[in-house]
Amino acid sequence: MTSTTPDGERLLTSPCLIRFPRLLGDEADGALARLDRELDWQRPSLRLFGRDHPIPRRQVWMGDAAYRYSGRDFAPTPWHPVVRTIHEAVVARLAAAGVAARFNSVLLNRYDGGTDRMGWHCDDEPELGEAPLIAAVSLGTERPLRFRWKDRRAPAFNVALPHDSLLLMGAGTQDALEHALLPRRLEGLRLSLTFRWVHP
Ligand SMILES: O=C(O)CCC(=O)C(=O)O
Ligand SMILES: [Fe+2]
Repeated sequence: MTSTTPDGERLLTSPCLIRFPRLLGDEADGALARLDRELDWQRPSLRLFGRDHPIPRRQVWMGDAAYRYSGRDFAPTPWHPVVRTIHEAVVARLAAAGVAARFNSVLLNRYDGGTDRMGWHCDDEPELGEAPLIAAVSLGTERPLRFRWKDRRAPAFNVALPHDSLLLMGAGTQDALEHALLPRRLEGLRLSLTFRWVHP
């Protein structure tokens, strides 16, 4: 078994979507278990039309910069050592593929079975800057991330996100496409870590 595939699998070229397998290798199972156990997973509520709706998943904001999401500010949790290790692996794998990227923040999402989900959105908040790069690491149960073109130029498509994979959403992805983790008839825990650069 090869532990590194520097170039990854190019799923789209414009904008660029690249999936890399086996990011952490033998450390992936332990990382999943530790993050699940050691983080203080939150289920904040979003206010919509005057009513509070708990989000259909749990999350933790981590890193150096506070983050505004759906009109609310989240104070970051300090870096967890496992997340530092994953961050280093992401930057190294991207560098090996010729992608220079830096990240100072990560949103960790916890999906406890197939009813936990994330609705259609793009990560285009102003503090992410022009054409942000977002690196999404998946741990646990494989689920598809669904993409659709904002201008409907082509059909929507799924990207399977297996355990220990990394998906790079390159420059322009958030402009052209929305993505969602739709509910599915499946069981099992999935964590995702979406690394970003948040301008202070
Ligand atoms: O869980 C995923 O893979 C997607 C998460 C996501 O879209 C986000 O954190 O913005
Ligand atoms: Fe997203």
